[in-house]
Amino acid sequence: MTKVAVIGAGSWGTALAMVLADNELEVKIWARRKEQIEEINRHHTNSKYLPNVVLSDRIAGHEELRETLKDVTIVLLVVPTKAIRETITEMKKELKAPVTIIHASKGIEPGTHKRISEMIEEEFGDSELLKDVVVLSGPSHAEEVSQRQPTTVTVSSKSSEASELAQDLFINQHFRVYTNPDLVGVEIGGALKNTIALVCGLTNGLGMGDNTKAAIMTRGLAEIARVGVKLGASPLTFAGLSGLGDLIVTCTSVHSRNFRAGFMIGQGKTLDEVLSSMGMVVEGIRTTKAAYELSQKLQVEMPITSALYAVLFEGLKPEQATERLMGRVKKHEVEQLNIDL
Ligand SMILES: NC(=O)c1ccc[n+]([C@@H]2O[C@H](COP(=O)([O-])OP(=O)(O)OC[C@H]3O[C@@H](n4cnc5c(N)ncnc54)[C@H](O)[C@@H]3O)[C@@H](O)[C@H]2O)c1
Ligand SMILES: O=P(O)(O)OC[C@H](O)CO
Repeated sequence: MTKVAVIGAGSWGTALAMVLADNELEVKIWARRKEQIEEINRHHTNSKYLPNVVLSDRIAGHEELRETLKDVTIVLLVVPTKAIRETITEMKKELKAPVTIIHASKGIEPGTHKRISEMIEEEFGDSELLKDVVVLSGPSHAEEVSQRQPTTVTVSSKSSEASELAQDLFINQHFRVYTNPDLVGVEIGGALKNTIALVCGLTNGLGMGDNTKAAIMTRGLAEIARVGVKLGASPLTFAGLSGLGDLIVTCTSVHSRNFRAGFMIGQGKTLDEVLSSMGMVVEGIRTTKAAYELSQKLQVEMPITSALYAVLFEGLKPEQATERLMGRVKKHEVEQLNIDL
């Protein structure tokens, strides 16, 4: 039976482990907390992250990375973006043979502006322990995947063979997996929609309604596509699952951590208060910093992202940010996309 190591036992790592177990794979899941491992192995639950969900007994919890990675050739990496580099550093010490890494995290690193696959490749360097990197992204909240609700995602890699391997590992009757060769577009769409979801939540928290949400989603997608194309992505990817699809789910779902965090900020909570009350990663906060820096570096206009950056990190009041956005100079809608279709 094929064995897969899942590194990161938060809500997404656990839900994806369930998909793999449903596909009759043997899953070894790694978490940092001993009590969490004991709960997974004794009770087949991971109640902090996925309450009321029973896990398959094909999923075994491990505390040691060495044991988790032993005899596996496929690793599913699902830790927050800020933990990617340190996790790879630890993994490298324990790997004995090359692995294909499928990552399912969504973010961009502030400072370097690297995508996750780039960070993984950089950390492996010249080592032969990394075979391929694949990203799995798309509209997929862990809460619904764990209930086996119909869900669709995209996988992408520089290697079409590795994409197809990931597609075959995950696809089933509840979880439909497409391939897309546009690695840059898939990773950029998945990361940047979190910023737009924070803004949607924020405006809802301020009492604004659906017109505003539709405006932010549509113009948000325009600025995601603008920077993505500048980075080499295909514009069509942003109309797909990892672009528009994920934007819709994150900006409209009660499950979205980014939307909920934005909502609380709109209601007047400070960033620190919001983050300490969430208990789960809100990737959009750090990604907003990275995206803002990227827009400055590449000279790409990202007004919504810039407005959120000013609210989060420069003390601009949300009401002032709204005025700033609505008072911008007149524009032509499609030209602003700056996309040569
Ligand atoms: N939750 C979802 O529905 C969902 C869906 C798609 C993508 N994602 C993405 O998956 C990634 C993980 O999200 P999640 O929702 O599972 O997060 P989570 O907050 O539920 O869990 C994060 C996990 O990572 C571990 N972790 C935190 N810091 C760590 C560190 N420094 N080193 C090692 N492990 C660490 C935590 O202990 C926890 O097990 C994020 O990038 C997120 O955007 C989440
Ligand atoms: O709950 P969020 O806001 O972290 O979003 C999770 C996923 O990215 C949705 O596809």
